[in-house]
Amino acid sequence: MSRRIALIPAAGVGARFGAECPKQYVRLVGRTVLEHTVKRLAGIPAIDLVFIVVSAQDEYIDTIYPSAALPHNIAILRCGGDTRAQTVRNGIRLAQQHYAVLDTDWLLVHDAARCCVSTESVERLIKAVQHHPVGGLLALPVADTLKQADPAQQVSRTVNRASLWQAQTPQMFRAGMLAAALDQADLDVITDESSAVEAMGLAPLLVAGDIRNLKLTSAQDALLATYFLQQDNIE
Ligand SMILES: Nc1ccn([C@@H]2O[C@H](COP(=O)(O)OP(=O)(O)OP(=O)(O)O)[C@@H](O)[C@H]2O)c(=O)n1
Ligand SMILES: C[C@](O)(CO)[C@H](O)COP(=O)(O)O
Repeated sequence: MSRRIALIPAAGVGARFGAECPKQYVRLVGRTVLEHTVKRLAGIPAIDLVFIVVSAQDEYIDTIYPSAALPHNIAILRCGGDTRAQTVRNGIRLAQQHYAVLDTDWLLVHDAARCCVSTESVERLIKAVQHHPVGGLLALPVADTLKQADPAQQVSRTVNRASLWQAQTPQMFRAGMLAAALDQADLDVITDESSAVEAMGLAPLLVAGDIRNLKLTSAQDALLATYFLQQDNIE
């Protein structure tokens, strides 16, 4: 029976966010961003195991997850890379070597920085993708009119948005397929797992996500994330 395993890349430095620590360790509504993300994924019954991938130099992770107190379904992999894609590739390799992850197991790769992801959206993704031959990802249809800029930051054209979606995470693929796709990809260039799979000529499924699953990129995103986290506490 294939397992469903969340893999959380959490080895970024958060340069655009500009906090004193990497953004996954910023505290919002009583916990760090990473703890919110992990709590949400580890609490979903359909997810068997959660890997957190941090950099080998990470000085924060032990303070929030002391190894002696780690729940049985959470493991920390200290093998982050210089890019998100390298972190994911390194994490999958280590998980295959030390945690008996099989090629047929499903991996749900989810940004540490998307700390408001909902159980419903992850369950929707799993339901839609578990019988799909390729895999898929949460995404949002583009809602605004899109402009392409020229070098002077003037509009060169309006882009037809009819078939455009914004990629979110989790992105769900079989471990073997994703490892093979990442082995062939330029890990300095690709920004998500789907891109690597698409480059093999395959077509991942787009599954509608929701706006609460925003990624903390710049500091102003924390305002909205705080609101969503507080709402979830009330419900
Ligand atoms: N070398 C990297 C870079 C990013 N990430 C993770 O990938 C997710 C999404 O990346 P992004 O928002 O770009 O995070 P940062 O790289 O930290 O941000 P920035 O580009 O502003 O430095 C985050 O959870 C981040 O920790 C990672 O694990 N390893
Ligand atoms: C994977 C991702 O969350 C999809 O939107 C996103 O690409 C990651 O952020 P980055 O800034 O591109 O690394």
